[in-house]
Amino acid sequence: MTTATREEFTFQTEIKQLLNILSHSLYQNREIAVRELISNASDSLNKLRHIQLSEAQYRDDAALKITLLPDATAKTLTIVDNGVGLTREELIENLGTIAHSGSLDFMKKAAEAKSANHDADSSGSKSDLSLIGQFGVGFYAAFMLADTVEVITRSYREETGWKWTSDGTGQYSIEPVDEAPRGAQIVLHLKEDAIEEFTKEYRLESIVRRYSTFVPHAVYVGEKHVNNQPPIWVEPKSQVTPEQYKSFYQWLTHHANEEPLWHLHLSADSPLQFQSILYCPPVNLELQGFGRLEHGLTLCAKRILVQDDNKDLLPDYLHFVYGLVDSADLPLNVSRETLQDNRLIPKLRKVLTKKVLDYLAELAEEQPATYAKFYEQFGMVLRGGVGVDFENREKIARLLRLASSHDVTPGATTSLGEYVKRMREDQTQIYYLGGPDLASLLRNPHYETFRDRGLEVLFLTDPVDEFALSHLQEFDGKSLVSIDSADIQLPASAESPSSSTTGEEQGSSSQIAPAGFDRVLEVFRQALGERVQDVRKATRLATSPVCLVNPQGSMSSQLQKVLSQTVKDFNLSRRILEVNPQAPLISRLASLSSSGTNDDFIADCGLQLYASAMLLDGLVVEPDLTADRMRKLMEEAADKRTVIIT
Ligand SMILES: Nc1ncnc2c1ncn2[C@@H]1O[C@H](COP(=O)(O)OP(=O)(O)OP(=O)(O)O)[C@@H](O)[C@H]1O
Repeated sequence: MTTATREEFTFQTEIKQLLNILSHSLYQNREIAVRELISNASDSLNKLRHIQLSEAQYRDDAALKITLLPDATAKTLTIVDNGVGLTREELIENLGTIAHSGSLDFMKKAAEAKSANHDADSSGSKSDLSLIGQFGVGFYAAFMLADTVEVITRSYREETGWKWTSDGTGQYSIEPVDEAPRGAQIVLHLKEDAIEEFTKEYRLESIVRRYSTFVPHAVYVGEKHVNNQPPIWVEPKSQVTPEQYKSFYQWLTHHANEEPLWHLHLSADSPLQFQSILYCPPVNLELQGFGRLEHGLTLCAKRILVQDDNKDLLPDYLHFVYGLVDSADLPLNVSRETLQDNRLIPKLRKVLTKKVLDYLAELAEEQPATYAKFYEQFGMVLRGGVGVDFENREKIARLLRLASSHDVTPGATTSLGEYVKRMREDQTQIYYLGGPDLASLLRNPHYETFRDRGLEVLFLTDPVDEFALSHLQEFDGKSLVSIDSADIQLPASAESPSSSTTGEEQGSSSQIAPAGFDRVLEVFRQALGERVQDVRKATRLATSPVCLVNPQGSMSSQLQKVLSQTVKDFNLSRRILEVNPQAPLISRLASLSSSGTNDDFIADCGLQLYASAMLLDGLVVEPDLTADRMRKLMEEAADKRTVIIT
């Protein structure tokens, strides 16, 4: 049945030019040619497996495999498969016609046959036929590496084979060969500048590992089986062992001997088809002084690598997650190096983000110890999400863990959800206070009232938490307020232990001012001038003489402090100095104020109390004047002291 002589053919249409474009400009890396030929071989093996399932006469024991055979002496690289092979007609139709995909045809026919046999499918021949080829151009990438390409092939339906030869410039020939094993051997007669690189086994192994690790058949380079990492993400979760998850993590991250803290195996069919495994590493290297981790997720289409570093599949605040996403729905560009239409990526990102956040919430609930470990390492990164991911703000907020006056044991934390559960019935705000450490926060004058009234305050020692809460503004319908702000409302039920509720101002009812107190406020006001927005009677102090309150809507002291250190010419907001009439120093000043002769001294006290209050917030104002005044006050105090001789 062979045609005795060699025949010459010309490629159809404007092929010469097209071939040139395909083989030289379509792909960015020429190593992609190897990926394309392996993908073709894999498609061919898949087709054979599909045929063998339904047609018993084509079954045999030969293991389906793909082999790369480099030969430096012959200056060739041969890609061998024992798949379906090609008949003479198929060679003309598929390799002689650019942009005709035999694989796409095969898929269509298989799909038609499947729907025709739908009811009567008793053969058990359900194969999950999935082919990579669809554009009908991948093969021509071979000409990026080779001057001449030979395809020696025998179809599974024939006894004898064919040799197809072309130099990629417009013509090809087909001749019969007697000795050809079933399948195809693609012999690349390498170009001068490709010989060295593409005949080195280790180089070929690395190309296979990079692009074709997960093709569903064994790939050998010479004698060596290179792709022994199975694509576990396509398996049902129940069939993947912990050991397999671990080894896939190590393969993906190149972190030998490391175990992930958790993994998440996802599979979805609609509206988006994808499979994915995401991992959290056990430690955050960024905390150990390493730079920012710049890895993305691996993106595959039907197990073939498309991008190994896609940073758009998860938001930045989840950038510590490693993983792989495989979607057959990806609208691939012909070159399979980029996506034709990126609309799918935001959709995938949305689903993946939601899944990760939901998983973290579940982890926090079901495995608090693991969650605590996770939060210690990655909480810092995650918190950043509150400010940027509006849609998931509330979900991220639920994941935050913060110190609180509820339990001041060092290291103890609470969640916003738990705080809300403990709130008084008539409490409408969630209170927090930022400061350098727990000890200073517990001593902060603003906290006094809350402590005395048994109102819980969240203690934020990291400014990132404060940024997060100030962005959040609200949680579970309750507004979040810094207790150094004038926006504070205390619940009516929270009375100071020693107070009655008859006062005209909530919370200040017990603070009956001594005579002369208004004069003290007046002198303070004049002395402080533009430094403050106002000076007024305190509503929330127990023992401290003064505190500085941030006007409604302005930033907390801690945030202002951070910004003043980082932003050039940052303007601190003018605060309100609240003065406690019950504090011994203030009532003494009130009694000294009647004559007017002590105004200078009272003014100095006002300035000094203001400077000290700023200092407590970590802000140094007018250091020269403050130091002078301090010295003067000490001199006066020293003058008044007497020596008591006993
Ligand atoms: N090793 C092979 N064995 C059998 N048939 C093959 C082999 N390589 C290629 N073919 C046939 O040649 C056709 C064209 O291959 P080509 O790589 O150009 O395109 P494709 O794989 O169909 O699509 P894509 O450009 O998307 O990869 C294939 O569809 C297939 O029918």
